Amino acid sequence: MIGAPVFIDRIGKAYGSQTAVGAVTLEIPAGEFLSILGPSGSGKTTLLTMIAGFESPSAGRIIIGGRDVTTMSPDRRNIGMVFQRYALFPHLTVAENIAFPLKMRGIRKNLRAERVGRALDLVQLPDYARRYPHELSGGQQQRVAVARAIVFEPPVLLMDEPLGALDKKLRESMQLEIKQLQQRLGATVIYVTHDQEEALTMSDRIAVMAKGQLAQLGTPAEIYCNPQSAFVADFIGKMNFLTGEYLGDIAGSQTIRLGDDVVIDTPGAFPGFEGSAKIGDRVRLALRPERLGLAARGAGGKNALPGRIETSVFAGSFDLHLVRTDFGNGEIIQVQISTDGTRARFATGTPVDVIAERDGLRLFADAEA
Ligand SMILES: Nc1ncnc2c1ncn2[C@@H]1O[C@H](COP(=O)(O)OP(=O)(O)OP(=O)(O)O)[C@@H](O)[C@H]1O
Repeated sequence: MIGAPVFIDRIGKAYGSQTAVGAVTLEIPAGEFLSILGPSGSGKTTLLTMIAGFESPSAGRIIIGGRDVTTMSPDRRNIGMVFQRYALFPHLTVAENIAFPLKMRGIRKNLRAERVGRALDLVQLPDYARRYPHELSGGQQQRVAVARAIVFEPPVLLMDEPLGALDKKLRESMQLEIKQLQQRLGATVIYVTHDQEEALTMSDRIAVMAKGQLAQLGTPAEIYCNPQSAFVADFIGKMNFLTGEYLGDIAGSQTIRLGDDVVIDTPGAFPGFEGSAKIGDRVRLALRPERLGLAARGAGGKNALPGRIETSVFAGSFDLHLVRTDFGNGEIIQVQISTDGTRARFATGTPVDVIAERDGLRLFADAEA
């Protein structure tokens, strides 16, 4: 199977006076795995259902494989779909469910059986052909839904929270299966999720949506390491935020004062920040928990944030320390330090320095201060 490129050209959808999706443009190359990620109500499902053809856009065009499909009915778009509301037919067996799209396309019976067999192998359910959906676990039902979506070898696959109903362990193994399947098939996948970890693991690129708009588009690493707004920084991964006064660009570092003796250097240039704050403005400093270190009070070096241990807990592959700052309003900073479980943890109240590695820091001007 060869994927098709998908071009979403200034697509918009309004319900009455409410804008669900506002002029979103996305160019998705053939074979890409693109996730649409965003909080509830950000317009993800509306965008996907317009690509599928179940909703008609109020504005813009959708081009799939060079064809303008904007006004085409869903069945003529040749798209595979795994939607939660597009459940398996309960009265049909697994094999009949998977054969359904082939039947719709007038494919002969013996060829259907062969293709169904292959699809079942791909989703690793070769022995389940004669079962009915209610005789399957939730994860198996999802795999059948995936098999039904890929059996006619569509160049584009749309998935809307396909793993939402599954427990964490099963979801993680299905994520890898779907990803491997997509790589084998070469299909272009557009995958809606509100689970940021899922988007980070599975995607070639992520489109982060907020209030019907594209907040940022990039590879998982770009989105994680260089969020262009406090919204994206907060939404993807864990993030600490501290508010302080912007002191300006001092010797190549954007500098911020968090307390009387607490001045922090951050890297010189950030997309989205430069020129957006004046000296004296209140700005937000974003610190990833895993880019922070801990030292005894006074031993933290240049970019040290003095505080006291509130709690230290073992969290599997890392220790999680909650540190209450000795400056500002006594905010809590989460510090994540990898561990083998043998290290002694800090007692509550221990004065420490949180070490904020300069290159791991990001500044945002949009302090609501
Ligand atoms: N049929 C409709 N009529 C009116 N408003 C709608 C309709 N469908 C969606 N909306 C509104 O459009 C906005 C976007 O909804 P959408 O379902 O696309 O968000 P979402 O990001 O998929 O959210 P979720 O993660 O909760 O599914 C919401 O404010 C929603 O209330």
